[in-house]
Amino acid sequence: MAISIPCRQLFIDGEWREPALKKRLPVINPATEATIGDIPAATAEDVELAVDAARRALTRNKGKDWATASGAVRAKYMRAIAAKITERKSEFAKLESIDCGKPLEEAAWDMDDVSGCFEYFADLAEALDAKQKAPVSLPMDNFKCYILKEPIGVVGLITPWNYPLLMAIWKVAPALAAGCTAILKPSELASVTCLELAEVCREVGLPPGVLNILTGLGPEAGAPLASHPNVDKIAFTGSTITGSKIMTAAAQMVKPVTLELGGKSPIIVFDDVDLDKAVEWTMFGCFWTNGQICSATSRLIVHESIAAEFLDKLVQWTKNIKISDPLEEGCKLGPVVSEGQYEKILKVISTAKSEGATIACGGARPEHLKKGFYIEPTIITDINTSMQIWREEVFGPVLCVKTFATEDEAIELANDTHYGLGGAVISQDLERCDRVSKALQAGIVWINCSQPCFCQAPWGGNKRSGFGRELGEGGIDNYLSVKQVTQYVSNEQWGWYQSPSKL
Ligand SMILES: NC(=O)C1=CN([C@@H]2O[C@H](COP(=O)(O)OP(=O)(O)OC[C@H]3O[C@@H](n4cnc5c(N)ncnc54)[C@H](O)[C@@H]3O)[C@@H](O)[C@H]2O)C=CC1
Ligand code: BAL
Ligand code: NA
Repeated sequence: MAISIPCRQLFIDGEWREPALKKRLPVINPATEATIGDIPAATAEDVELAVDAARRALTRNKGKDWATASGAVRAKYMRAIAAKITERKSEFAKLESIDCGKPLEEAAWDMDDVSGCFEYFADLAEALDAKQKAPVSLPMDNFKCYILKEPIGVVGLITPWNYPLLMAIWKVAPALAAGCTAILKPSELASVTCLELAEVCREVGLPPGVLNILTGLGPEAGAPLASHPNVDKIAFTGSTITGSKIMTAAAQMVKPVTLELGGKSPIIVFDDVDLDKAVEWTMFGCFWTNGQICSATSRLIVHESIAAEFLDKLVQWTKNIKISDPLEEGCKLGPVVSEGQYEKILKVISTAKSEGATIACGGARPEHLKKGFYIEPTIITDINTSMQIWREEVFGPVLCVKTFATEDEAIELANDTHYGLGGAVISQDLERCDRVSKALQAGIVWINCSQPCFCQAPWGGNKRSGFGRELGEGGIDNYLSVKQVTQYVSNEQWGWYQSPSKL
């Protein structure tokens, strides 16, 4: 069934609202290059209204409607949102697919993860009630102390296009669970499902202003949010360069940030592996989501004794990947998200060639697809560690390969990067996997797999991949402020100063 892009406005204070400057941006289907709709483009004027609405929602009825309501009240709304998204899963998946080029089957999987993430944080919202007033044991018994966990306030959530709705929900769900109110600014390259989330919020009767959704360009809508004095925190996922700009803006007001940035993650394949299994995880680690994953294991480090056979198989399997329109049955690789990303990736491949690397397979547009931002899954060999392809994030279906002789050498190569998001190790020797997991400088390590991601486990990176951890039990703490309350419980005078009556 053909699906069309709903015409939406900005979502502010529980209502659709035309952008102050009435600007709109085209929605482009990367599989066809056709403009298939448009989205509203917010500017600083709209950010102002959304921040005001979020502040009012935070303090309405002295906070009792949301921020200081029990977690159980907020959980009810969150579960209702999850149920609606499940109900509309196939429509949402199609919208996401035509907006960002993700194979339909993957988009449907993401929608399950979206609902699952709302449900997980709904549970944590309820659990928060029981954790309030947790006692702190003190070394003096004339004092008592307990901990309150309170919402941080109004939060700005700036998100990317590779998992358009899921990356938004990784922030929206814990923020709402904590009792914050939020302004979500999705990527201008894929905002359609985030605007449909607004419709879901209306349908479930989420109190006005609790979640505001502003689509628009980074510098016009994201930047005023990051620098707004009345926004208490920014959570960001995207490029390292934009993350650094956001941190700079937030620093002016000593505003906390969490940053989930780029990566150039390694996958180490030892000589004791089952070749077919290792080949498949290597492909999934770099070509899933059309190669556009921040944690993609895009540097293959393979033991020299199996390298030739492994590469041969890898190339054969890779050539067998079905590249097609993402809505086509069985598609395993769609187009990259935009013309800009397409040009950028082809340029990286051509630089690798000019620096002396070999293209083992791929490297160009697939011959059978004349339109759309398609790039063949590409494997690059004969590289050295000073080449751009080894050092810089590509964010496309491009894998580069180096060999190693010893475990120490593999670890050194794996950690030879400014980034520190993910890493994978494939070996049948689990003690070795354990050693390598400890040695990898990364926030996420996969053993005998690459990329599977569960909202129950903490997610985030080290080094220039950012800091802070989303998801997991601690994910809600990103949006909570800890207050200690200390009480003097003795009936005795404190007795530090001398009483004047004794003078
Ligand atoms: N870590 C990740 O998950 C992602 C990494 N990237 C990397 O970034 C590269 C470029 O992609 P872009 O879409 O340009 O990423 P980006 O980092 O510029 O965009 C991410 C979000 O930040 C917003 N933004 C941009 N400039 C801003 C500013 N000055 N202030 C506030 N918000 C701003 C964007 O509108 C979007 O919502 C990719 O090639 C890839 O290497 C892109 C998307 C996701
Ligand atoms: N599945 C990981 C989402 C990301 O790229 O951050
Ligand atoms: Na798009």
